[in-house]
Amino acid sequence: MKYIATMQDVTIQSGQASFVGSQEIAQRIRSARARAGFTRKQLAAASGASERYLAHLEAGTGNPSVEMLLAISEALGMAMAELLPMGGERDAGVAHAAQLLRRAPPERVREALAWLGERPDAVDGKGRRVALIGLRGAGKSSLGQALADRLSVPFFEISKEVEQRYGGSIGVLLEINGPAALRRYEADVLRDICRTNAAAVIAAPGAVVADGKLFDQLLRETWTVWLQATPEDHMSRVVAQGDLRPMTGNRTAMNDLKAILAAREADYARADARLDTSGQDFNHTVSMLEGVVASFAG
Ligand SMILES: Nc1ncnc2c1ncn2[C@@H]1O[C@H](COP(=O)(O)OP(=O)(O)O)[C@@H](O)[C@H]1O
Ligand SMILES: O=C(O)C1=C[C@@H](OP(=O)(O)O)[C@@H](O)[C@H](O)C1
Ligand SMILES: [Mg+2]
Repeated sequence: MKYIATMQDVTIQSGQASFVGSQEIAQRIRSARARAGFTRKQLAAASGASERYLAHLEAGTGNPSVEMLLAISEALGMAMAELLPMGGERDAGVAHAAQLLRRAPPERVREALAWLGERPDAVDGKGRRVALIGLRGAGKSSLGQALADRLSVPFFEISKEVEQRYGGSIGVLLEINGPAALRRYEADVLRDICRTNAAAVIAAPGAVVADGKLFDQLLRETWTVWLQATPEDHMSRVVAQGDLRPMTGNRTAMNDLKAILAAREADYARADARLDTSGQDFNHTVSMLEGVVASFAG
C-alpha cells in the first residue's frame, strides 16, 4: 500500500499516528461530507471505508492510503486532489487563486476568464430557463410548480425525471449503480431538458452543489435562484411533509442541518439571485419569485 506521508513525517500523538497536513485533510473531508449531506454511515457505505476509520480521518488521527482517499473522493463526487492540502497545487499562489475563484460570484469569474483571454459563456445560453436551488424544504418543488403555472411554462423536477428514465427510485439507483451513475443521469436529464425547452422552471436536487460539474452545468444553462429559509423553517417544513429522510435516526438533526447549510452557503451563493422564503405566506413568495425571474428576462 502507498501512503501519502513518508515515515519521517509521521509523529506519534497520544498513541495515534498523525502527519503534516492530516488536519487539513480531515477538515476537507468533514466539509465535503457536510456539503454532500452524507452521514458518516452513508459515506462509509459509498466508499468502502469503515465508519471507525472515517472517524479517525475526520479527527486528523488517521493516515489514509492513496487508494482510500480516491475511494472517498469518488464517493463524494470530487477529484482526489481537492481533499489534499493546497488543493493539489504545488504553487501556493495558484492554490490560493483557485480557492478564491471557487468562492467568487459568477460575474467575477467571468471577468477573470475574460482577463485570461477565455471567452465567457454567452448570457443567452440560459434562455428563459429558471432553476431553483436550496436545501430540502426551501420550496423548490412547490414554488417551482406554482411559478411554472403562472408563467405557463413546463416544470421539471430533475430527481423525478431521473427516476422516470432509470425506471426505479433514486435509492435503488444509488444502491445498485452507485453515486457516479446518479451524477451521469442528472447531467443527461439536465442537458436534455435544456436542449428541448427554451423556457422552463426546473427544481434542482437539493444536493446539486455537491457535484461541481453538474452545478457548473446548471449555472451555465439556466438562471438560478437560491431559495433561502431559516434552519427552523427548513426543519418544520420537511417534518410537516412527514419526510424525515435527511434526519432519520439522527438525534442532532438541527445541528446537522445547520452544518449542511453552512457548508453549502458559499456554493448556493453562486446563484444568479436569491430569495428569502421565510416569514411570509406561500402565495406572496410565488409573487416575489415571479418578480425575481422577471428581472432576468427583462
Ligand atoms: N413561504 C414559503 N415558501 C416556500 N415554501 C413554503 C412557504 N410557506 C410554506 N411553505 C411550504 O413548505 C414546503 C416546501 O417544500 P418543498 O417545495 O417540497 O421544498 P423542496 O422541494 O425545496 O424540498 C411546501 O410544503 C410549502 O407549501
Ligand atoms: O439536500 C440534500 O442533501 C438532499 C435533498 C433531497 O432532495 P430535494 O431537496 O431535491 O428533495 C434528497 O435528495 C436527499 O434527502 C438529500
Ligand atoms: Mg423537492
